[in-house]
Order: sequence, then structure tokens, then C-alpha cells
Amino acid sequence: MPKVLVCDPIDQAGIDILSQVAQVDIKTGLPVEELMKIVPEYDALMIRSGTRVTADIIEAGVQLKIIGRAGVGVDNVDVPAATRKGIIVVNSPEGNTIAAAEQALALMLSLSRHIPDANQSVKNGQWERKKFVGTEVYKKTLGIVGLGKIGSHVAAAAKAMGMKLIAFDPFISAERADQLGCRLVDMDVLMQESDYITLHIPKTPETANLINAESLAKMKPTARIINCARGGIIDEAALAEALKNGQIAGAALDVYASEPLGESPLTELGKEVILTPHLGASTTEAQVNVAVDVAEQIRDVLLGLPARSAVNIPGLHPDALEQLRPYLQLAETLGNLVSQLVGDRVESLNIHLQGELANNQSQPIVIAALKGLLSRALRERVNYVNASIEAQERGIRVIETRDASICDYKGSLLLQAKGPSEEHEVTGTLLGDGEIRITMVDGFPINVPPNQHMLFTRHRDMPGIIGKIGSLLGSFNVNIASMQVGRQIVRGDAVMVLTIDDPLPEGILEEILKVAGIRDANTVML
Ligand SMILES: NC(=O)c1ccc[n+]([C@@H]2O[C@H](COP(=O)([O-])OP(=O)(O)OC[C@H]3O[C@@H](n4cnc5c(N)ncnc54)[C@H](O)[C@@H]3O)[C@@H](O)[C@H]2O)c1
Ligand SMILES: O=C(O)CC[C@@H](O)C(=O)O
Repeated sequence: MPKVLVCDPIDQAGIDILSQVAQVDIKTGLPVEELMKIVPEYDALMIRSGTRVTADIIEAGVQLKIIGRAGVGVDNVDVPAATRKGIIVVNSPEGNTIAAAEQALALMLSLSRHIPDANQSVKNGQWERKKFVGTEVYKKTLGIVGLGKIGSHVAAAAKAMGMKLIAFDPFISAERADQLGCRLVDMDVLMQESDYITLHIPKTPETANLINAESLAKMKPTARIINCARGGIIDEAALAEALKNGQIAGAALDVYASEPLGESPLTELGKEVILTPHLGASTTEAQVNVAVDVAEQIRDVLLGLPARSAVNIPGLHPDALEQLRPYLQLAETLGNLVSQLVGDRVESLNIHLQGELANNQSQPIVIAALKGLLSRALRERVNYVNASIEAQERGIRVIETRDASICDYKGSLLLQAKGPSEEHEVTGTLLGDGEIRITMVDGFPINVPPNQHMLFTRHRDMPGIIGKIGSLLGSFNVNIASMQVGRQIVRGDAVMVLTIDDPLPEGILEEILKVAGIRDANTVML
């Protein structure tokens, strides 16, 4: 019988499902050394946010087939390490949507009516009616940052309470926002016009410290902000300062840059701040949902069936998967790359399967390309199961073509993505050893392996320009790992692709764009 190790508190409904097919050992709060010692015995791990499944643990888990995260965030699992070992990582992308939305709404109303402090005051034997006069949310403007699953549910409930809705989400179409009764605005307008702001976005390099001293300064002094999304999206020190100075009226947080929160200037503030210990998903219903959702997937995989919400590997027959895996990685990488080059919302994606690839089962490759394309906006919420639906809901038009006669390489994949203002295309292939190569950008031939940090420029092919970019990067202490230029004609247009060791420091892109002859520059993180 296979063995499952449950490392965090999971609802009994999930344990019951696992017990149908496996021996289930519940050992919560294990020290890392202990987990390392026993993990070789297990076929599956089931966790919540408490356990970190590092590359070392994955390496030690010689029998592991699946890691199940009862919740959304897989930030506590080394997913690339698991993928390398062919271990499926599954999550529950929707099991706690309602719970998190209701937590945000509860915090908004609690802030408006000072519920926590009023409650404490009565329990202390006081009767302070004047001290706790509140404000109504009716007819107030709610600014929703991130109009995905949770943001949409918040929008529906807030609308029913008579609130005016505005939203910022660069990856959502105006039609979708319209259906939800929201006016799409840019972030500055949202900060300026909102009486309440609620965050429902993933934590990404783009959203880290999105709410900082500068953006808080744009808020109304009567406005309040709520974060039930991820810690680190708000700069907590800047928020504490803004609250202390009366720059804004209130804040309610469920998530923090570092958890548990510990010492923080926020804990020293009064009724203008409400803090909860990451309770967004902590409802009986959500815990049953996520436990059942993930336990069913672990059970299925242990029975040799596909998982429905795998974040890293699609539900294919193992033989088909083995054959396609390198191409799926290629498609996902190119999807992610082209989405970052477009920068904005992608409206249409053309997927061209060329050479040997044109003879393959194309659907998983198309799905992998969409997963990569949407990963910038949705992070771990997008998987091989929901990528097509998510793309459809976002109004992305997908066109698939194939041409077996194109044979520059054995098989290659070309993705063309179009946004409201930009259009880009990238081609990639696999080398004999399965390594990915980007072979074309916007029609210019190159030959570059993808890298975590990259810089793409489009420039006029003229003497001195490459040197200037090199010196500029040097002056910002950026180390260049490799550099390539692709051009079609001498002294025409060209692209330059640099792989760099670290993320580009702030401000450097603006400097690059000032260099004479540079037409466009984009950073990419893969
Ligand atoms: N507090 C909790 O316990 C708890 C529980 C569940 C989920 N969450 C978190 O809530 C957040 C939202 O979850 P969801 O299920 O609604 O996710 P989702 O993927 O359905 O929606 C996220 C939305 O954010 C948008 N987005 C991405 N980058 C953006 C940016 N830079 N600016 C503006 N919008 C951007 C996306 O287009 C998408 O529409 C996630 O961070 C999730 O981890 C927290
Ligand atoms: O309570 C949890 O396990 C975390 C909930 C939430 O942040 C998630 O990622 O699903």
C-alpha cells in the first residue's frame, strides 16, 4: 500500500479520502531534520502553508510521486526541483476563494465600524458609544486591485451593498470589468478616488511593495486599505507611517511580509488598524474544500490517474508525458517570455507548431503556452487544467497552425502575441540534449538559452550602441552573462538579447531608452 505523509493540520474529510488507497501518517510540525529522515518512505506529501518542501527534501524523497498543497499558494514548495524529478505538485486553486473574499469584506466593515475595539471596550466593562462612531460603505467608492476570482466575488458583494466600484487589473478586459459593474482605471486614479481599497493580486516582482510611501500619499485622508492577498505587496513601514501621520484613515491586514508578524510598528497603532493572522482561508467550508480537492488528486495519482490541478505537469499518460515534457517546458517558457515582451494584456496568441512538432499531439503544447502566457498574471493559480478556460475568460483569442515542412530545426514553436499597443513574436526549439534555445525574436535570428534575468532591446544597427549599453549596465553594477545581436540587414534594425546575473536595478531601463538608436527595451524574468 502506498504511504502518504500529512505534514500540516488537514481536515478529516481529506484524510478519509486518502485512507481509501494509502497508509496515512499524520505528523505535523516536524523539524526539518526529522522530515528529511522519514521522507524516503513516502509516496506522497500533503501540506498546508506550514511546511517548506525544499529541494533537499525533494531529493531525499526517493519514492515521492506527488506533493499536495491544501490551498492555493505553492510558494512553500520548490516546484522546479519537483518538476525536475517528475514529481507532480497539485494545489486547490478555488477551494478558498469565497473564504478569502468574505475575510476582506469582514475587514472592510470591521474597519468602518471599529468592531474589534468596540468589542474589547464592552468586554472591559465600558460603554463608549461616542468613541466608536463609524462610517457607512453605502455609496462609497471601493477600489479593487486584481479582478480575478476573489476580487470578482468581492465586487459582487460590494455592489449589492451599494458601493461604487473601480478596479485596476492590467490583464482583464474592459468588457469583463463591465460585467462585474466595475470601471477599469489606472493605479493612480484608483489610489486617488477610492474610499476603500482592497488587494486581490498575487505577489510578483511587479506587485512587491506596490503600495508604498509614494502611492499611500495619493490616498484620501479618509480612505482605508485592506490586504487579504499576500504579504509584501504593502510596504508595512510606510503604511504604519501613513497611519500614524493621519495620511490615511485605516488599514486591515491578514497577510504580512514575514509571518508570523512578530515585532512591527503596526501592532503599536490603535483602532485604525486591524490585524488578523492569515485567516483568509480559515473557514470550516474552505478547509473541507481544499482538503477534499487535494486528497482526491493524491488518491487519483496514486491509482495511476491524472491530477486535475497540477501546477507543474499536465494530466497525460506517463509515456506521452515523457515524450512531450521538453516541448511543454519550451511552450511554457516562450509563452511567459512573449507575454512579458508585450507587457500589457495579451488579446490574441498565434501558436505555430513547426517541423517535427507539427506531427505531435498539439493540445498539451497549446495549453502549456497559455499557462506560460498567463503565469505573469495568475502565478500558481494557472495550471494545465484551467489555462484554456482562464484564457477564454480573459477574452484571449487563440489560433493554432502547424507546418511540418518548416525545418530550420527538427521541431520549433513560434508564438505571436498581440496586446492593445504592442505585438511580439518569439521562436524556440530544443537542442539534442533537450536544452531550450530561443532562436528568433520579432523575426530577428538569435540563439540564446532562456535565463532567469534577461534584457531585450530593439535598436538601429550602428557603431557604438552595444558598447554604450554594456557601459551603462556596468555603471549600474549589472553583470552581463551573455550577449547576442540579431539583424536582418546591415545598418537596419536589430535586436540585442542580454542574459544578466541579477534583476535590473530600478531606473536603468529609462536610461537605456535614452541611448540614441534604442527604439525599445524590455526586461524579462523567467
Ligand atoms: N489571505 C488568504 O488566506 C488567502 C486565501 C486565498 C488566496 N489568497 C491570495 O489572494 C490573491 C488573489 O487570489 P485570486 O484567487 O483572486 O487569484 P486570481 O489569480 O484569480 O486573480 C488575481 C488577479 O490579479 C491580477 N493581477 C496580476 N498581476 C497584477 C498586477 N500587477 N496589477 C493588478 N492586477 C494584477 C490578475 O490579472 C488576476 O485577475 C492571491 O495572492 C492569493 O494567494 C489569500
Ligand atoms: O491557510 C492556508 O493554508 C493559506 C491560505 C492561502 O493563503 C492560500 O494560499 O491558499
